[in-house]
Amino acid sequence: MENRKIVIALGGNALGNDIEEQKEAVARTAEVIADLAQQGLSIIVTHGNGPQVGMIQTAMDHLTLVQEGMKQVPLPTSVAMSQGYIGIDLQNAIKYEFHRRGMDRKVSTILSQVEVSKDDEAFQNPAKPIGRFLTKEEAEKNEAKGIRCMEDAGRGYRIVVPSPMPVRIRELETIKTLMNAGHVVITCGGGGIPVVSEEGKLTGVNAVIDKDNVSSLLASQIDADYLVILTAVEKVAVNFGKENQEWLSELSTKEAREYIAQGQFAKGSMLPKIEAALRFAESGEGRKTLITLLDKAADGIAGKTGTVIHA
Ligand SMILES: Nc1ncnc2c1ncn2[C@@H]1O[C@H](COP(=O)(O)OP(=O)(O)O)[C@@H](O)[C@H]1O
Ligand SMILES: NC(=O)OP(=O)(O)O
Repeated sequence: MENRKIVIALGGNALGNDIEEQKEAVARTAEVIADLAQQGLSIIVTHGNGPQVGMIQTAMDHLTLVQEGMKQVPLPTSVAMSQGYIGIDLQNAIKYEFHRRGMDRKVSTILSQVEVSKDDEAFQNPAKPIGRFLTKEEAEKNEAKGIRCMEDAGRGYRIVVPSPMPVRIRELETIKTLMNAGHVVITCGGGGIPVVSEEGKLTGVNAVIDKDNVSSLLASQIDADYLVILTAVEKVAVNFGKENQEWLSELSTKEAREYIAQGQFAKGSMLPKIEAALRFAESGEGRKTLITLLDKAADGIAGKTGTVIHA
């Protein structure tokens, strides 16, 4: 097997908008992953969970309202549920695609806990959008009940929760062992189950970690060659959505910092991806991030499209 290691971070469009759509979307995602596996790459797959964890939390909140005396389900429990059902759909779809192509490659899903600092300022500033898009009126009703909402990159309003930086991936050794044994490993879903560690005891905390941030940490800790962030745009742009929009094929860390200072990347969408790419590029020599569409992943890795962020 070729020795190149990649971490693939799957965005919302790789998973669809609901449980039914997810089954269809992961079949296409599995084809893309199988194409890359056929090139002999070692692959770790991470994925988002913003819409899904919001849906689970809403369903659970509804249940606690109708069942008297039932305690509210903690957010890290909902993150764990999202890892489970998204992971198993992805795992089964990839396994089936390998089977269809006669490929002998194992696939595993590892539920993963990710340590954060209890002093992270993000706990005072909820900024991670979860759940469905809301109207302004719905957002105002939530705010009146103490549920924080924010405008999400011009696309409507969403509930926001704290999103601290990932510090330590607790299952790192298990992930490495399986990857070295040739498994495609699905892990750190939804950014990982957020926990704090105190005297050896892990306790879930009320947060959703950004999947691009945890993917960057994971990529640097497994010494990956490439972090591949698959999202809804083929390339990163400057002046995005404006008349003078310009698509970028390459972005040095120096240029990325300048563009961040100019406010070129929207908070809560493209900015965390660029910041994650910057941290990965600066964590070791030759580490590159590719940002592109799901369907363009193989072309992007071959240098034909996408935006590559490098030192
Ligand atoms: N400068 C930019 N270049 C390209 N896309 C941008 C830019 N700023 C904001 N975006 C938006 O960021 C989106 C990707 O973020 P998001 O939808 O949060 O990703 P995910 O695929 O992880 O769910 C793109 O679809 C695009 O609408
Ligand atoms: N946890 C996370 O970053 O999810 P999204 O990518 O769906 O926002």
